[in-house]
Amino acid sequence: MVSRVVLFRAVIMGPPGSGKGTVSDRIRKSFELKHLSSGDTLRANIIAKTDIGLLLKSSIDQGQLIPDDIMTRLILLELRNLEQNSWLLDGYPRTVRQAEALDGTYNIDTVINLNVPFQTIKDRLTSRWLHLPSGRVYNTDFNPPKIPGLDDVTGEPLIQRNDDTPETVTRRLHAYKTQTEPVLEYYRSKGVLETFSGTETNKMWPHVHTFLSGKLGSGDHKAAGKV
Ligand SMILES: Nc1nc2c(ncn2[C@@H]2O[C@H](COP(=O)(O)OP(=O)(O)O)[C@@H](O)[C@H]2O)c(=O)[nH]1
Ligand SMILES: Nc1ncnc2c1ncn2[C@@H]1O[C@H](COP(=O)(O)OP(=O)(O)O)[C@@H](O)[C@H]1O
Repeated sequence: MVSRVVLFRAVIMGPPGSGKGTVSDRIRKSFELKHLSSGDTLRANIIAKTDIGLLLKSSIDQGQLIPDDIMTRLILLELRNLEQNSWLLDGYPRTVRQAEALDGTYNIDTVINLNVPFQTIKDRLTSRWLHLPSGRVYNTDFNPPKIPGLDDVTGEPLIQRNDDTPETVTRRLHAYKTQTEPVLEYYRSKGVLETFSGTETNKMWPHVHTFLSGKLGSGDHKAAGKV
């Protein structure tokens, strides 16, 4: 029998600080798929001082969304490097126009929505620490680094994001409500939205895991299933 590899295309959504990066990392480790984070991609451009990074830094620091056309070009370019892989997209799309642009090129199988109350999020983000080169994320309460201020893997310094101040978080949550929540409705109407509600990642994660195991098969999970 001839078998054909089916690539799995998933999106993870949720307000800033809902645990998208944390859950994505667990998904990446449990299932065979690539993780692409729009925020990590933008921050890599800022560190590398690319034209786009220099242009966008102040908008990001102020908690404003990047214009759709710039963001779409950037992400579709990154996704071209992942054509042969199953992937999980984190942080994109954030507007209905972005979702439509993504649909123009890829068929999205599943959208995982982390539904976490805004008050829970605000407390988390002020204690978020980041290893900028890898995107590894820590929290002084939830998952502190082994040595305070240093990345567990490389020993390099951790930073706090300029946009994780209480004032900017409020602006980002407002942008989420007005511009990103309509994307949930967009995917709900397509029948691909799966919502997980809670205030603790460790309690939400088993449900996400079970759901994805059902989609991708259990055992040593392979995102690229065979039909
Ligand atoms: N207190 C607490 N912090 C969490 C939990 N889950 C994730 N975090 C932390 O909350 C912050 C935001 O999580 P992150 O995955 O970066 O969210 P994202 O902005 O949606 O990608 C990080 O500092 C995480 O370590 C949780 O269940 N409880
Ligand atoms: N799809 C996108 N469209 C517009 N702006 C984006 C997008 N993804 C990221 N950004 C910009 O990068 C910032 C940080 O994004 P991200 O790291 O995904 O934040 P968080 O993980 O806290 O939700 C956003 O506040 C926004 O300025």
